[in-house]
Amino acid sequence: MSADTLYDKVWDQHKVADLPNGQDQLFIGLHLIHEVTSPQPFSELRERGIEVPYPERNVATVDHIVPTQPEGRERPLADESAEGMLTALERNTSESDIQFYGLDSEKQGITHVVAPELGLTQPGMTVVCGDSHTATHGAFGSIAFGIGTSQVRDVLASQCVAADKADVRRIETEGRLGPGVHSKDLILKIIAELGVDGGVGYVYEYGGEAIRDLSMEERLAVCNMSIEGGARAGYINPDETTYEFLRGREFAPEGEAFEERKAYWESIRSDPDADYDDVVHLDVSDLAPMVTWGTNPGQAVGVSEPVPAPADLPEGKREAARTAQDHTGVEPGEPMAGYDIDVAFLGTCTNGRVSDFREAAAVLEGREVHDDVRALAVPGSQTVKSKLEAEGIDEVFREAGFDWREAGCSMCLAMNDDSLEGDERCASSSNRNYVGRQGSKDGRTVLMSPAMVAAAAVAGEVTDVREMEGGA
Ligand SMILES: CC(C)[C@H](C(=O)O)[C@@H](O)C(=O)O
Ligand code: SF4
Repeated sequence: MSADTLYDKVWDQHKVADLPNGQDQLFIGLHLIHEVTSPQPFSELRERGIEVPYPERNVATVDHIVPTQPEGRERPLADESAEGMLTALERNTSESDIQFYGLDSEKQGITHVVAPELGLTQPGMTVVCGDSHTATHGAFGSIAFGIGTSQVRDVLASQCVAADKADVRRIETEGRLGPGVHSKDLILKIIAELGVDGGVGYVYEYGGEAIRDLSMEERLAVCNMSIEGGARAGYINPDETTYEFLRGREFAPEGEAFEERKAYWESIRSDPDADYDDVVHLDVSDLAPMVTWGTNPGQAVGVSEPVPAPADLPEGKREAARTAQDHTGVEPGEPMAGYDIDVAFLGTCTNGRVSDFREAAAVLEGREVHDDVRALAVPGSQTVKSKLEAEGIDEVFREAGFDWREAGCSMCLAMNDDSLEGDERCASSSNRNYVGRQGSKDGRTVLMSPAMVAAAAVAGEVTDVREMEGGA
């Protein structure tokens, strides 16, 4: 009887060779490409006269630099460097025969939103992208990880990458999430418990009751933030939720072929007696909505719990906490609930999917964004946007006073015009709260779930969504 994890099985099936330096050469089933990390690798291929051998295993989108106002998307883009990156990607993908969902495509969007919704990401695959949030795709039971620019070049040239196999830590959730508590809260809790470096050297296998209960979209949000916990990748064993999500998607197998694939997908699940390098148990039955108080995603507490005093933290975390609290202006001993916010931002590859907007809309229905708040709703893809529009959800957002935008990374990292100003505090459904992340060096980011962003937008302050109708 074997006792392998999904990670062991999928790794072994994709291993091409043992490399002399001790790494493994892995074949890559799906390489995702965006405009920021691809120009250089394509230039190197061109210089060396190398052609992409498996164009059909490469798919590109434009996401980081795109304007989210419809008029801003006309060509040439006003920002010259953005226009340069987009033009390069157009040329590179067309010369290499690679599918590109550009600004003129109704499927354009954030890489990590587009590939899952088109059924490109499937269980048992190896998925890479020159982007740290590639771990998102592990939600399907694939091995998915971010790679650097030189590896992007290697993958384009050979469809292979040299990689080190990590250890596997099973994160076993116990109990179920309560009403108004979402998968974003769960992953923020995991990172708060294990630390932003806690996952170094590991991939995380998320499991247990609370994970089993999650929809695919909620699972994507969990795996998305694996990297924020220091883990190279994160994954969830595929199950009926995964298969039902895939059925009927554009690139998913059909009919008989689907059933055959499903048998394979079942076979790669971790064995019941799999050997893990580490196991962590986490009871989530009393979990409250989580919010960050600092400048890394692990500096998070339940919305009504007191923010810790640096002196009360373990030695290694004190200095970072002090610096973070200086920046965010948050007082230890007080809860985050009640802090004014200036901006509400809903979107990104963490929480820019259809269900995220539905959850937020349930809170916004019949309510208005607070007068002192500017609120931005940025769907993760144009597909998400059109689905929401078909359901009339855009109207809920517009009527509440949100700006309803076109798809892109937007204020997650402000590589376009969507940016915090001065020391604005932003209730954000994104995944990073580093200093300067949202475009202003003094800007302050409070990470939270989409429902919590909606609640904060209405209240004008950080607030427990469970106390609002529609939030629980
Ligand atoms: C621009 C890109 C390389 C970067 C990443 O790797 O994650 C970005 O997506 C981010 O979230 O900071
Ligand atoms: S939405 Fe944010 S985290 Fe995701 S790929 Fe874009 S910039 Fe990176």
